[in-house]
Amino acid sequence: MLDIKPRDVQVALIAAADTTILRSRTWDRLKFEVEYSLQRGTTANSYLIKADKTALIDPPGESFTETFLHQMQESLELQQLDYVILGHVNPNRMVTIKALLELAPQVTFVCSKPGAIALQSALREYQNLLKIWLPRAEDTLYLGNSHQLQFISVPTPRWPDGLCTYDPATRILFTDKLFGCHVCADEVFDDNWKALDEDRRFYYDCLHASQSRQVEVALDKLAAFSAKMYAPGHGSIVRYSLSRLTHDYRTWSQQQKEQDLTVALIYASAYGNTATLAQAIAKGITKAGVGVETINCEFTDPAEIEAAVQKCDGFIIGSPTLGGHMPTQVQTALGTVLSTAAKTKLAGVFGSYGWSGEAVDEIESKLQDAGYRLGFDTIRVKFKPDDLTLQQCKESGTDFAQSLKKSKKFRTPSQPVSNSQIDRTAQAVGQVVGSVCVLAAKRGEVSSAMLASWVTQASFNPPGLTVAIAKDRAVESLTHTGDKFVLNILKEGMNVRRHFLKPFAPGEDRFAGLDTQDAENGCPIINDALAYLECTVKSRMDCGDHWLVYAVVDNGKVIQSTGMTAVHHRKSGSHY
Ligand SMILES: Cc1cc2nc3c(=O)[nH]c(=O)nc-3n(C[C@H](O)[C@H](O)[C@H](O)COP(=O)(O)O)c2cc1C
Repeated sequence: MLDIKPRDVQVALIAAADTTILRSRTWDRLKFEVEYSLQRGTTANSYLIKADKTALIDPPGESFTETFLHQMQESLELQQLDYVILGHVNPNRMVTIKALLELAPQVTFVCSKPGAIALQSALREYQNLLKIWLPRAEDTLYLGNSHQLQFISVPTPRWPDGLCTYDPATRILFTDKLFGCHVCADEVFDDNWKALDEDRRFYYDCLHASQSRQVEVALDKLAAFSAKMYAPGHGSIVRYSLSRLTHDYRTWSQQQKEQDLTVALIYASAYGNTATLAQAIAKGITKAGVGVETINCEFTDPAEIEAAVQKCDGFIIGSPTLGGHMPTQVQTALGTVLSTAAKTKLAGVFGSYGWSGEAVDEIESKLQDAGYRLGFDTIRVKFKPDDLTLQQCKESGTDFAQSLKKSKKFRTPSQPVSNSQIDRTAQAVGQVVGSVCVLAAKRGEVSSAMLASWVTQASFNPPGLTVAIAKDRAVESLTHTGDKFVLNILKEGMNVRRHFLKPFAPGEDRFAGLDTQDAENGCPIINDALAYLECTVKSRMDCGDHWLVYAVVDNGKVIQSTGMTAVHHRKSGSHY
């Protein structure tokens, strides 16, 4: 059993004597959402500004209600709390908000207009108490002592009610879902920001790559403020790497815009479950080098949906089932799709349901009746997904992207040299050989494997090796820094290679039918292999269409004393 520290709320002053962070910390995985899958824990950051008036920014979700309110009461008489500012309103936060209202009925909530609608509908029983203030662009909120708060609306498909807050007194920009990462640690600030690179990129890829157009608009708006710190909703405060991270967000968003193929991912989600599936599917698509335009049809007008559907190369529709049907907005969007999208466009369907799931069936049959081809088997998930379902969603997204690339005969941009020169160069690169291995990885319940021959020893001390892993491989998501894997080195003439050459369905067990045993690190050893190495990932380097993973060998064994290592000889360096 791993010794995991208990959840707590860490409190620290972050500016002058009146701005405090309350970090609701969890050291283990908080939720089954794709952005938490690296399992480094997280912090739900709330902020308290105490001047003549007092404001709390972003109370945490229900996993922390009790500990958080207890901690708040240590810092403040709750009857003195004047404002609760909400960067976004979600169902998960409502338990804490209701408990706060019981203790501090005098508070005024500050949020965006879509946030207010969500708040009013979730707090019907507090209708008589509820005070909400909706700041317009030019409005400020004066708390005293130079804290003249400004508000910036930053709507995105996932958080249509997004609101950032700027405090000129401290030059802190409270950025909620922007510039965060899911890592739990004692450090409040990003002193060691280099070590956060991988997690920040992962967080962006999971949450923002599929809404990069709106993120760019948000970045433009935020650039008008001369912030010296970003105070995000998760992870450490961005103090030392502010310009670097802003630049990274610009670059990553630009990269999304430059993709040759795009998928319109159209969905609605009343309670967040379908949105969670959408996020995992989007991650699977973007990691395969295809862009995603996410459309939350509850907040998008039909003309915009029509334009996106016309422009896209494929579309995917997601819906919950409510009262035996899809929500009206999905119905309208489906009508737009059916009347707009060329029949040659690849389609996909997914959704969360409770017991009957009519919405997903209806969307699927309407698309099929209209003659659309589906890029993956329709995904139906009862209530919340688990980790295996999320993996299946990611792999379905990747399959969808790969089908699109194939059907569009997608080519990498031509190089400024003649075809014969390319052929000669590719032939030469093809003379590089590597051992044929099966890389088998497991994290929690999720395992995967792939055939790997771009493998080489990289260091004596510590004993280390590198493996190049294509970005669209399923196993890629299990080979982040800190992950464990087993490298099974195959023997010449054995059939294991053939087993791994066949295509696998999303989420399919890669080891079914093979003779395996668990290594000490929990990953599968293939008993027919010549030898195996148990490894821990130390770092990974972005190399165009591959990740180059450097791992340290923790231990290993030769299983068969006779036989030769299988070697992969190729005619060309332009494919495996
Ligand atoms: C008011 C209401 C009505 C529902 N009606 C149905 C239904 O008719 N059939 C069904 O399979 N699930 C039904 N459900 C369950 C939802 O489909 C399920 O909670 C799903 O996870 C919601 O997805 P979402 O979080 O994306 O909104 C209903 C849920 C609620 C709250």
